[in-house]
Amino acid sequence: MKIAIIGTGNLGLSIAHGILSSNGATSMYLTKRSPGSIKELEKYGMVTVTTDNREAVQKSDILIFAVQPGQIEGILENTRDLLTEKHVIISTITGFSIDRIEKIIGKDQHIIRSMPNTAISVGKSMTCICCNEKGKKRIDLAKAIFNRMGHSIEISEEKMQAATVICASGIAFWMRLIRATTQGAIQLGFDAKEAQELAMYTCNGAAELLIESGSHPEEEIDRVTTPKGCTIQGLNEMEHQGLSSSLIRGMMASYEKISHIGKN
Ligand SMILES: NC(=O)C1=CN([C@@H]2O[C@H](COP(=O)(O)OP(=O)(O)OC[C@H]3O[C@@H](n4cnc5c(N)ncnc54)[C@H](O)[C@@H]3O)[C@@H](O)[C@H]2O)C=CC1
Ligand SMILES: O=C(O)[C@@H]1CCC=N1
Repeated sequence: MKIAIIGTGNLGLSIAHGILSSNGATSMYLTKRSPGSIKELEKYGMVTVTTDNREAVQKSDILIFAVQPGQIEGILENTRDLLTEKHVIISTITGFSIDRIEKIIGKDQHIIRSMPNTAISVGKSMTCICCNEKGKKRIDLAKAIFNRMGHSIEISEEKMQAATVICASGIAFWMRLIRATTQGAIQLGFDAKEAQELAMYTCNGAAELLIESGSHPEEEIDRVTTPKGCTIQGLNEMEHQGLSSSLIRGMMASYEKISHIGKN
């Protein structure tokens, strides 16, 4: 598989690491405006780092666009004459609809819109994808690419903004929860390193429990909360202080903001 990542910034670089560690490509072009910081990736013989998007498009089949929303239009206009039947265009751009992509490069292209997160660098991204009419022929290929680097589901495009909040911004939300748990653990006597270890592995275990068992979070909570015990005491105090409510409100605030990014 010949893959190009157009715009190797935070997300693009995470995708590049995910592809490298899963042996997901035979060749990889990485483009960036100032490529010096990622030039060392050329030590993997199959990686070419360049500023030349046109060369990357010509030499690749799968094109993953990971630039900022304001940059995508110009890049597509500059490369559209090079697009052929072999290309699969995968966009990660927040708020940039398939319709807008089609208006620049035409409907007769395999277009996939995706929303991965930065955990793709360690093969653990939750990625949501959707496609245009022609892209239906390549959606399984896109799923296979993302499933090598985590878990993917196909959704309708109208849910893409919500998926961005839950999955992409979600990494930041969960990080803050892990950090808060770490701070609590330090107050309870652990040093900072141990505290973070306790917090992140417990978080990992909680998610794995649900993934492996298919059970509902409340079922697992019922198994931990001894009547009159310490867990329910802590949990109820957290809820009195608005834990669930503040999370949900934060997600709604993110969604409100992302709707504006989409309009612009
Ligand atoms: N950071 C995240 O967790 C996620 C970001 N996204 C979306 O992915 C996109 C990229 O986000 P980030 O990686 O955070 O942005 P970023 O600003 O870190 O990366 C953008 C990269 O594009 C490069 N670039 C700009 N113009 C270019 C051009 N003409 N040719 C080649 N490269 C060019 C820049 O040099 C930069 O390295 C955005 O649209 C964002 O909404 C989506 C999901 C998650
Ligand atoms: O914060 C943002 O707007 C972008 C989209 C999702 C993750 N980062």
